Parts: sequence; C-alpha cells; structure tokens
Amino acid sequence: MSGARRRRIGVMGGTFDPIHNGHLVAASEVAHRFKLDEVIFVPTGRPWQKDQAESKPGHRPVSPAEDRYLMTVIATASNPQFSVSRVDIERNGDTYTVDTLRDLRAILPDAELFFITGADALESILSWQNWEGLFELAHFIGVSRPGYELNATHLAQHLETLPPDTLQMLEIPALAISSTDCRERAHAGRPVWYLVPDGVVQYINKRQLYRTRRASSPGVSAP
Ligand SMILES: Nc1ncnc2c1ncn2[C@@H]1O[C@H](COP(=O)(O)OP(=O)(O)OP(=O)(O)O)[C@@H](O)[C@H]1O
Ligand SMILES: O=C(O)c1ccc[n+]([C@@H]2O[C@H](COP(=O)([O-])O)[C@@H](O)[C@H]2O)c1
Repeated sequence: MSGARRRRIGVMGGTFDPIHNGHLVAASEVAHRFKLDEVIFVPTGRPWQKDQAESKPGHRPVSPAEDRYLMTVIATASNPQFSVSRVDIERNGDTYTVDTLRDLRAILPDAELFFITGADALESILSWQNWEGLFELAHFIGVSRPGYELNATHLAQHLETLPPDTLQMLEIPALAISSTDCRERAHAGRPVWYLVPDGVVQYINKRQLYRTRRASSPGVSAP
C-alpha cells in the first residue's frame, strides 16, 4: 500500500520586531508556489547575531520575545494556513535554526519542512551555527528582497553533495519593507499603517513599542 502524501510545512523564522507585510507576502507566495499545507512562523528567542549588532552604540536591543510573539500571532490570525510556534522563545540560550528545525521535526515527524529565508539572511547562512547540518533537516527556499541579490553561488560549492532541491530560489512581489524602518518610523511618530497589519499598528501603540531607543518597556502582563 502506498503511503499518504507527507504534509509540506513552511517554516518562516524571524525576529519579527515587528512582523511586517514583507514577511507575510513571502510566506504566502512560498506557500502557493511550493504547494505547502501550512506555514509556521517562528519568532526567535535570542537572535544572537542581532543581539551582537545591536550592542553597538546607537542601536536598541531586540524587543521582549513575548511582544514579538504576540504581534506575530495577531498578524497571522486571519490566515487559516498560518500558525505560530513558541519553540524558539521557550528554548534557553541563543537561537539557532538547527535547533528550530530539530524541534519542529520532533513535533512533526512525518512532515517535509521548507525553511523560508530572505536574500539577506541567505547571504549570511554560512555564519550560522552548524550550518552544514541545516540542509539535511529541511529544504531551503530563498526569496527575493529589495536591496539584496538573490544569489547562492557562494553556497553552491558547499552543497554539491546534497540533493538538487536542497536550496531553491523564488522571486516574490517586491516589498521594500524592513522591521528596522518600521521601528524608526514608530520612534519618530511616523505612520506604519499598511507596512504592518492593522492589529500590529494597534499593538505597537498600545504597548508603546519603539518609542525609546532603550528596551525600557515593561514585560507583558496577563490581563
Ligand atoms: N521585505 C522582505 N521581503 C522578503 N523577505 C523579507 C523581507 N523582510 C524580511 N524578510 C525575511 O524574513 C526573515 C525574518 O526577517 P526579520 O524578522 O529579521 O525582518 P527584517 O525586516 O529583516 O528585520 P530588521 O530590519 O530588524 O533586520 C528573514 O529571512 C528576512 O530575510
Ligand atoms: O542558526 C543560526 O546561527 C542563525 C543565525 C542568524 C539567523 N538565524 C535565523 O534566521 C532567521 C531570520 O533571522 P533574523 O535574525 O534575520 O531575524 C531566524 O529564524 C533566525 O533564527 C539563524
């Protein structure tokens, strides 16, 4: 008897500080083109490369994980194909994609995973923890992003021994939106409407996120 088709699950990892429409379009387009059953958004717990960059003068620390998680839930709630996982925010220590994928494989042992990453993140993947092990855990889909070239020739030589569909590229509708720009807008009192979902605009206002350059906002408390 032939086995059932394996569920095809997209994994969209990100710091999502805040989640914006560029993330949502990327996930939606990959879901359609790769016939995915679902996309799981995975907010990072401790994004070690961003933490390092943001310890430089003039940069602000990453917002509390619980705020980033809740914005991701709000942004994805209306799409039945989208869900949000807490695996990265519940794991102690720095967030490594190799752990994300291992955790998701343990939860979804029969699924085929497709990790979605923008062209900028793809450029730096050789600096990720245990990157050689990543491609055995999931397919990788690199998506275009304004300002970055969608090119993985630097990776190709390292992937020669792996199956040809290990890493695939996809041009998506260009949205020149970044979380950095959204934070700077919110900080300066400029609008973020239509760059992020409406509920995320309201959450940013309610929690007064990005008003200061320091992470001075209190933690999320239960209602
Ligand atoms: N506009 C976009 N188009 C396509 N991919 C994107 C876009 N913005 C972010 N991504 C991808 O989404 C993933 C998560 O991104 P992240 O949460 O770091 O957002 P960001 O906008 O890059 O944040 P920041 O400006 O703080 O660096 C990464 O793989 C990133 O490349
Ligand atoms: O595994 C790593 O070492 C690693 C280093 C940097 C980024 N990542 C992952 O890449 C995704 C996008 O990260 P970021 O920092 O651009 O929001 C997110 O899922 C991160 O956990 C992973």
